[in-house]
Amino acid sequence: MEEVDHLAHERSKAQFDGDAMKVVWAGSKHALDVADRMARLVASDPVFRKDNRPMLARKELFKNTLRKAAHAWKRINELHLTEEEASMLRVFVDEPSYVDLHWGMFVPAIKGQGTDEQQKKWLPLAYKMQIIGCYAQTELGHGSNVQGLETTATFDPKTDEFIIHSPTLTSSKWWPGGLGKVSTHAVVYARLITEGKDYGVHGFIVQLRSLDDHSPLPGITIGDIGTKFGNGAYNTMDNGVLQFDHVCIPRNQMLMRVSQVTREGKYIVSDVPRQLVYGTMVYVRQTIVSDASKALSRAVCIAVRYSAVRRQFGSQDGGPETQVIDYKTQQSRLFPLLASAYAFRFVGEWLKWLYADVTQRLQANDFSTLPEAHACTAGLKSLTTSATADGIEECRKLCGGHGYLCSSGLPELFAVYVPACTYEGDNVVLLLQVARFLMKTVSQLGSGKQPVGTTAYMGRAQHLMQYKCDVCGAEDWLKPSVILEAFEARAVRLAVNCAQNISKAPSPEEGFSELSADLVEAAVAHCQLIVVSKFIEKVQQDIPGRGVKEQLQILCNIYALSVLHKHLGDFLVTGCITPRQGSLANDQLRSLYSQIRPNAVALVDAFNYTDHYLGSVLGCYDGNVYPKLEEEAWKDPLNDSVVPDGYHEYVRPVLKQKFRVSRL
Ligand SMILES: Cc1cc2nc3c(=O)[nH]c(=O)nc-3n(C[C@H](O)[C@H](O)[C@H](O)COP(=O)(O)OP(=O)(O)OC[C@H]3O[C@@H](n4cnc5c(N)ncnc54)[C@H](O)[C@@H]3O)c2cc1C
Repeated sequence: MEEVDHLAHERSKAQFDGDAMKVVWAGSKHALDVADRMARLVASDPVFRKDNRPMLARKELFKNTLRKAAHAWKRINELHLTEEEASMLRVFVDEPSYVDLHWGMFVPAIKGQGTDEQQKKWLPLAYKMQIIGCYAQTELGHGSNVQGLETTATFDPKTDEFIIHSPTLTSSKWWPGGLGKVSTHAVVYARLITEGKDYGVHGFIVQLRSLDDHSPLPGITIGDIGTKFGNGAYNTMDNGVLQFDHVCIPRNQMLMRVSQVTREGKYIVSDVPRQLVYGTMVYVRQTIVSDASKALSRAVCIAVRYSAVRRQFGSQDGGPETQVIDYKTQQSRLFPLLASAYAFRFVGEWLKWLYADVTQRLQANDFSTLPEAHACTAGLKSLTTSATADGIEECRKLCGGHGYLCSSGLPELFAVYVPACTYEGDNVVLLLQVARFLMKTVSQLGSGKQPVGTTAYMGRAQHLMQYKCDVCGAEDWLKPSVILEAFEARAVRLAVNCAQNISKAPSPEEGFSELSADLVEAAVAHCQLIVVSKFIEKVQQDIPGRGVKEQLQILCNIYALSVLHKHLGDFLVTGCITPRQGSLANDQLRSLYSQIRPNAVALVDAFNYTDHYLGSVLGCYDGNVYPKLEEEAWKDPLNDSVVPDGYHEYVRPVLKQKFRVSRL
């Protein structure tokens, strides 16, 4: 195929240093270097080919995933990759598999909940992949309500063992990734029963399959839960079902960092604080926010490049038609998503810092910021994954009909991404947790207890309840302090309104339940404020590179003002801004879209994604879309023969009228 860069003209229009922006996106020069090397390593290895994925039947697809996972592990060892390089390599292999749960959930669960002794025993095996683990919490009957789990772990002092049992159909473990066909071990969550008393849900390490022939151990029934949404997509993962019939495990396989059962069967809470467990949750959710920015940026990269290539209408005297990226409606849908991808990238980066801060504080027995950090990560997980899932679908629509083809990469990206709104906590359930925390914070405002971290602004509630936005012209909306105060006032007022309405209910619980839809909106407002404020903080730092800071400033303003525009109702009903000020914000937004337009392609180039990772003929770097679309079409198995299988049985008889037609 000819080697012409069809987007060269777009690239030449950029008003900033693209290499410097790549460093900002990656987080550092070192991170960029690692990501770049790993992406190229994967892209150049034929085993990691993925363009045929949507066409493979489930069994073939799954076997191919196993092959890739094994090959990745081989390469990691052969090349002596560091932990950082290995995890990047897995990112670019870009195929959900048991490996994700092994490294992402099983290992952190043991690290977070295991004693030193348990860590010493299990982690080396896991690190060398001599055992493969998964995270078995959710059951057929209960997911969000973890306290409702039914699997039991009953201590038997006679044998010094726990008996793990699934007493009902609904207690079957259902959904854990990697469980269905691969994992040899699992961290299983079960109700701990000892001395006849139920102590609630605890984690246990349970071996599931023989390390010799992979057959399930006695008392264990195990399998895959079935095909999931989309072609390819998450069907590479063996989400599993698991039932226990009185399976015995040694007592020391209960994860005993925060509580223990003694040889005699006494339940004791250790002096290690329970809150430590939350540290793991902060870690896992921080990675989910990072993944959101990756998924959204991929979709946006495809939609921006294709929108610059695609032309429709507007041709005068036989001249070229208009690039669809130049339509204002296209810009008003696309550029807020581009800005969101950057916003989520920076909030994800900040969450990494937060995790380090929480870990340090936990080590010093300082738990003061933990509830706030916990609420903040729960909220950001919910906000970023919902916006990303919606954003990928919007990008598909932005690519018109061709976006619906698997070769655009968007259908599979959507299908593989949407469950992020559900796993690691259903997004609505998480927002309700955030709302509960906000209500508690509001109730303590008069007590002198100062709100911390991302809720610190609530300490200025009195001022924010009185606040009047002083925007007089569209350019006033470019001031970070103006944007911040408007978002703070909206968040505080929505929260305080909810608290006041709850106080009128017969009981706080009834009030909370009645107002839950409003509470979710208050929680969203709080989380959007966090994203806006972290973007502003980022832009206020020293950022090297010609024009880089200016572009980020524009993106930051686009993010904030597009959120404001979308939620204008909130800002107006809470009286934070006037209708005129809302309209000025919209004027400013239009101007910002025009400013970002010449830089759009270069801004997605800064993600530094290889064509392999993007997996999209519409988003390919050189923009040579049409020949690639055609090439992909001819690769479809349906085109293997010109006359389709089935013609003689089912098409010819219709054409030749060989059916007995009764009435005609
Ligand atoms: C692809 C995928 C991978 C997964 N991987 C794993 C894994 O590795 N290990 C594991 O243990 N689990 C896993 N899960 C399970 C996942 O964690 C649960 O599905 C998730 O926690 C949601 O729980 P649920 O399915 O019970 O939803 P439900 O709680 O039944 O939610 C159903 C609906 O009810 C609403 N709802 C529920 N409670 C409330 C409430 N209190 N107030 C208002 N609305 C409410 C929800 O918003 C939702 O709309 C996975 C799930 C998926 C889809």
